[in-house]
Amino acid sequence: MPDVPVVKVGTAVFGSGAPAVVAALPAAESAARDAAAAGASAVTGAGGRAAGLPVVADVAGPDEAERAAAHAAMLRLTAPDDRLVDAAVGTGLPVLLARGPGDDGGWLAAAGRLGRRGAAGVVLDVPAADLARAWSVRRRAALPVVVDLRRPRVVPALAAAVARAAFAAGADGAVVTPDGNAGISGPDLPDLAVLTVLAPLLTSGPATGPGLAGLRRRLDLLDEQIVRLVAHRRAVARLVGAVKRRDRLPARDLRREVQVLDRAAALAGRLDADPRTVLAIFNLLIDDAVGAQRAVHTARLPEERPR
Ligand SMILES: O=C(O)C(=O)C[C@]1(C(=O)O)C=C[C@@H](O)C=C1
Repeated sequence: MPDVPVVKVGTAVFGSGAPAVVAALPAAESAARDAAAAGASAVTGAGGRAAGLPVVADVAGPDEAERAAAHAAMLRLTAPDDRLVDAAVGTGLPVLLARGPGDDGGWLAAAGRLGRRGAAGVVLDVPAADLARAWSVRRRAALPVVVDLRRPRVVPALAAAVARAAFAAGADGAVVTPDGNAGISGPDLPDLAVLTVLAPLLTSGPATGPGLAGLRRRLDLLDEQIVRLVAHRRAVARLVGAVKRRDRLPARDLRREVQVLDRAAALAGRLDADPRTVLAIFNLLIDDAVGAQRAVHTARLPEERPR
């Protein structure tokens, strides 16, 4: 089993090497907040808007597309006809395109139509039943793919395995249904996958997106995740420090630091982050790790404490 970050949603654990998780949620704002804290990149249901998260709206007809455009950041369409394709493109919103009852041909043709008519972005929504084909669909359409664990509904006990399989099969993300009763608890949060595939599409939404307060709430949620990740990194650095102490190695390893910084800068380039900002942050993180390790180096082990 590869060592991948884990996202816990409800009772299900998602080993997610993939960059995007869309949580499909009821309208409740608190559920949307939990999903946001767990790293969901978007939610379905109006609660997402109140929680400052982008909303993916299920849309069945042209009128609905127009109405949804007032609050949604992305539309989810199933087997759209030409009129719905035009209406969706007219909203200026990106589209999550689900496969209808027909074969792949109609589905991919609709994706092509959306692209040609100028959709802001198209992501294919593959049913969990078809996850083994995620990669071939992705290659054929040259579009990002998310696997929908609601079609058919994957029971929570199997969701982790199915999500891992989806990502191993080449999916870029998953649509998940959290258990309505189980919240997403604090200790799970540091293990988030970073969410990016949908993010650029979602931020290119219409002028009618959330206002200043909503966007600040989104920033608050991101800031909370950042602080949790900083704490988590420090905790892992302490473990590294304990291993080094056991093996009598110095706290600093300059070659490794160069690798860490190079990797962060390369990732920043790929994700449209500013490499200078990312490098400044990572230099601080490495200093923080060294400080945490030195504390481990100088701390006495419990059995060494005077009785
Ligand atoms: O990888 C290690 O050896 C670490 O101690 C972690 C870390 C880091 O923060 O990434 C910190 C200090 C070392 O100089 C190199 C890297």
